[in-house]
Amino acid sequence: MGNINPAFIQSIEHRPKLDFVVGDGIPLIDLSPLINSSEGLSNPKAIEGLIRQVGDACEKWGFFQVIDHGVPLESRRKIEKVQREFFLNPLEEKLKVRRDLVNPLGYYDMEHTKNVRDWKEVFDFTIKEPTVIPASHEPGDYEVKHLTNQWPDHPSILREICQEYAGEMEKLAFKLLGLMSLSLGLPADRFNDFFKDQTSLIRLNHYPPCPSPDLALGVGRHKDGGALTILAQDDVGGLEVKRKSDGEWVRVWSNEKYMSVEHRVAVNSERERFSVPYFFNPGHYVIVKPIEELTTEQDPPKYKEYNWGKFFAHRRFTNLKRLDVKNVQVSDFRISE
Ligand SMILES: O=C(O)CCC(=O)C(=O)O
Ligand SMILES: [Fe+2]
Repeated sequence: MGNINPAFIQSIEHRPKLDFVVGDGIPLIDLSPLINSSEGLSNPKAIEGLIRQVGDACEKWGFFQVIDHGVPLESRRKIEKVQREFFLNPLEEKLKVRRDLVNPLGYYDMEHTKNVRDWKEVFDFTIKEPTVIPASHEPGDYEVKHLTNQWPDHPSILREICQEYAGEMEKLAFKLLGLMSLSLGLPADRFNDFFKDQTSLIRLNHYPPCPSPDLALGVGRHKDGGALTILAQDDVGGLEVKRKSDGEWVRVWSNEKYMSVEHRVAVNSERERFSVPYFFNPGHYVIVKPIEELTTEQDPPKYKEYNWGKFFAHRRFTNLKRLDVKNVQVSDFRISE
C-alpha cells in the first residue's frame, strides 16, 4: 500500500469496496425513436414507450444509460483527445488557468467532496459566455457577477472543441428534459424557460492512478445539485451509484417523484480514467420549488423554495478546501413533516 496524503483518506464507512458488484439492471434507454422522428417531442403519442422508460428510470433509479442519443461520435472523440493533452501539460502550465475564489472556472486539483480531498484534477468551463451568477451566496446581496472561461494556451484547439461539444450536449439535455417533463404528465417544454440563461457547466475530469484505491475516492459520495447531469466516460470504470436515495433538485421540482441519485467515483492503482460530465443548470434567478401542477392539497409541497443562483454560488465556493462546516444540500430545504 502506498502512502498518501491523509487529506485524501475517507472515513472507514465511506471507503470503496474493492470487490465491488457490477450494476445489474441499470436502465438502458435507446433514444432513436426520438432522434429519428421528424416530429421530435411535439407528438408524445409516437414516443410513448420511450417516455415511459424515462419516467420509470427516473423514479426507480435517478440514473440511466442512453444509446443512439444523436451526439456525433466525432465530437466525443475530439474532446477525449484534447482532454488528455490538456492534463499532460506541466503543472505550471495548468496553474495558469487555475480556479480560485474570484473565478471558480478553470483548472483545479484540490477539490473536496464532503470535506475529504478527491483523487482527481479537473478543468471547468461554462457553456454560456459570460455566465451570470450571484456575487455571493448571502441572501440580501443582489449583486451579480459575470463569469468568464479561462482557456489554456495548450492545446490551443481546446476551446473550439469544448464549445462544439457543449452545443451537442445542450441539444441532448433539452431532449432529455422534454422527455422527463412529458413523463411527469407535463408539456414537453414546461421547464425550458428556466434554462434561458442557464448556468450549465462542463467538467473535464482526470483521475490518475492511485496507490491506495482502498482508502481514497476519485469523487466522494454526493448528489449533483442541478437539473440533470449527462456523463461521458472512457472504458476504465469507477462510477458507483447508490440504488435509490433521498435525492436533490429534480426531486424538488417533481415534489419528490424523481430523485437525484447518490454516487461516487472509485479509483484504481493501474489505469488513469477520464470523464466529462455536463451539468445542466437553470438561470441564476430561477426560484426552485415544486411545480404547482404536481402538488395538491393531499400532496402539498415537500420543499421550501430557494434561489438556484445562491445555492450554486454557495456550492461553487465551498468545495475549494476543507471546511469545518457541511456545504449546502437540497435536503436543507425540505419541509419537515
Ligand atoms: O467521473 C465520473 O464518473 C462522475 C463525476 C461526478 O460525479 C461529478 O463530477 O459530479
Ligand atoms: Fe456527480
